[in-house]
Amino acid sequence: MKLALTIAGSDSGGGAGIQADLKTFSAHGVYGMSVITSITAQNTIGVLGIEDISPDMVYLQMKAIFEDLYPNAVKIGMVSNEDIIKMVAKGLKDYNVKNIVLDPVMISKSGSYLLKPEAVEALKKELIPLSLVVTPNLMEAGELIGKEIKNVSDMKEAAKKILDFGAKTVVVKGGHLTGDALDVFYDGKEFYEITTERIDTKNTHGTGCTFSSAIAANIALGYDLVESIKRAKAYITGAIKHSLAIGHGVGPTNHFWNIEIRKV
Ligand SMILES: Nc1ncnc2c1ncn2[C@@H]1O[C@H](COP(=O)(O)OP(=O)(O)O)[C@@H](O)[C@H]1O
Ligand SMILES: Cc1ncc(COP(=O)(O)OP(=O)(O)O)c(N)n1
Repeated sequence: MKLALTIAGSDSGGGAGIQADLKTFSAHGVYGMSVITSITAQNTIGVLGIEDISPDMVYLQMKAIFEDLYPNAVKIGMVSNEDIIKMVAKGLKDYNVKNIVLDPVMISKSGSYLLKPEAVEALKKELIPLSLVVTPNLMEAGELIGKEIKNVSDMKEAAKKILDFGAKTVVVKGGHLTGDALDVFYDGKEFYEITTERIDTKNTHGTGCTFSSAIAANIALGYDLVESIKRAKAYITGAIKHSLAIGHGVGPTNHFWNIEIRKV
């Protein structure tokens, strides 16, 4: 059994955050573990409240995992504030953790801040240099480089700049562009455009979390990075195609679309 860890916030509605990540790991047949950084009271409509976990408790969760259940890959999502970011970086360095997929979560689709704006610099300085791959969406890439991203050429420029912050590779996600669902992958040498059809649905809650944890799951399974990204893209596309019209707002993706469950 391969093991994967998510370091992220809890989404009580189950569509994003820790819950999406653990479902994604399970859908890949990977044993999932979690370090919870923050608890959000959230549903398909919005975020009602956020309570951060203390940095010491974040570290203790990491210690508990790394001293017993060492992960083959790690996904990082919502890290909320500068003190948590510093503690997460310390834990990853203390235990020499590799294969880190960083989704630099900043604002939910419903418009709530999941990262304090003043913590963006800490994210750049502390976590990006530890990452095998960073997966910003258009807005997050724009915040990281201080420029609005409007098209594929801007996405490529952003990927280059984010690599300069110390990431080994970058995927800039184009889910919020029009036209095909095109993501740009940059490994420091070549650009790859990874494209699928755009699926016409409003139910896209948790797409970024699900995509990044699918990359981590595939890395844990032993696929190389490019193959892991391609497989994650196919997985998120299926999860959006079969997304769930539940709740009264933006419904979640279907994490188990590729698993046949029969009623007997
Ligand atoms: N309507 C859609 N149809 C197909 N793929 C999509 C759609 N929306 C997003 N994606 C894909 O889902 C993944 C997550 O992207 P995105 O939604 O931009 O992330 P985030 O949730 O962080 O904003 C990317 O691979 C993106 O291309
Ligand atoms: C607890 C928590 N973490 C992350 C997110 C953002 O997830 P994302 O996949 O980007 O999905 P949307 O919020 O954009 O639908 C979240 N909402 N909650």
